[in-house]
This record gives sequence, structure tokens and C-alpha cells, in this order.
Amino acid sequence: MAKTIVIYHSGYGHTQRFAQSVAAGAAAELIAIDAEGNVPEGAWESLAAADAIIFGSPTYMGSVSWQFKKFADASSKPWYSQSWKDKIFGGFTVSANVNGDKFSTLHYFMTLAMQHGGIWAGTGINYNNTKASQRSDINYLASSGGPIAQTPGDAGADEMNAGDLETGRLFGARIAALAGKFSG
Ligand SMILES: Cc1cc2nc3c(=O)[nH]c(=O)nc-3n(C[C@H](O)[C@H](O)[C@H](O)COP(=O)(O)O)c2cc1C
Repeated sequence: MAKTIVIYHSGYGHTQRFAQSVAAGAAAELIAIDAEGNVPEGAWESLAAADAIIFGSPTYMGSVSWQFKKFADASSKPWYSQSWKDKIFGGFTVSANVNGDKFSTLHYFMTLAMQHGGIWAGTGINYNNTKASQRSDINYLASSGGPIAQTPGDAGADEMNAGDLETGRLFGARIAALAGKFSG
């Protein structure tokens, strides 16, 4: 079975909850980047062995958190040897506003994946944009580059939208299936 890693940072728990949904769909190992921007022991070895790597960060000031960026900068070590080349990559983010510039965060993930020679996979989930559509529908926020979640600034992680979480789970399943195909 292909090995998928979800590596994420979360300041206040929302991205963590989203990461758990994505990881559940992918049957992935979850790795948390801590408040200092560090990863636990063995994380780099797990990432090296993965067929697919999924990035997760809250959108802070229109980009990834500094803790995620510290991890990204530290990934210059595997970048030197292009040792993550041809892995499947994806990414997800959470923010407070409906738009909130979440796509800047996804674009940063894509650039990072491309620098590593990876193969980017988006949601592969169609939009729900008819009059009958509900906020709880999957991919209601209509992102093709990667799943996004929106949660009001004063809402806890336990109040996250069920459709957003399900979108994350389906995306995780897609990444794992693609990783299975590519890992041969
Ligand atoms: C420093 C900071 C910057 C933020 N910048 C944005 C932003 O650019 N756009 C937005 O919609 N929300 C922004 N937010 C709100 C967070 O994205 C939102 O609360 C998110 O759910 C936090 O995820 P977390 O609990 O995983 O840290 C910001 C929050 C913080 C603390």
C-alpha cells in the first residue's frame, strides 16, 4: 500500500481538525509542525519514504504560517538531492474569511511541490453552485487546487463545516489512490 504523509501546522486547532479529515481519507500518517516550526524525530525519514506528501497550514496574512515556512525552508535539504522528486503532492488550508486569500497559500504549496519535482494533485471534486446548493455541500467553497475550509474567526475547531471536512476526506482518498497508481 502506498504511504501518504499529511504534514501540517495549526495555531488554534482548525487546520489540525482539517488535517485529521484529510488523513482519515488517505489512511495517512499525520505529522504536526509544532509552535516553534519544528517536526518530531523521524519526520524527515518518514517524508523520504512517502509516496505522497500533503501540506497543510492555516492562511495567515495571505500565506502559510511562519512555522510551516520554517519547515519548507528546512526541506531545502531533500531539495538539494531532489529526493522527493516524482512523489504526489497536495495541500489544504483554513481561514476565517470566505475568500481570505486562501489561494495564495495553496499556490505557495504548489510552488514548493514543484521545486521538489513533485506531481501536484488538486481536489478533483466538482463545484456545488446551483440555487439548491447548501454551505454543507462538498467543495461548496469551489477550490480545484486543493481543499479549503472556512471557519468564522470566533468559531472553535469543533464548529467546522461538515461539508468542508468531508471535502478534505475525499481529497485524502484521492491522493492515496493516485499514490497507489504512481508507486506501482
Ligand atoms: C496571524 C493571523 C493571520 C491571519 N490571516 C488571515 C488571512 O489572511 N485571511 C483569513 O481569512 N483569515 C486569516 N486569519 C484567520 C485564520 O486563518 C483562521 O482563524 C484559521 O481558522 C486558523 O487556523 P488554525 O486554528 O489552524 O491556526 C489569520 C489569523 C491569524 C492568527
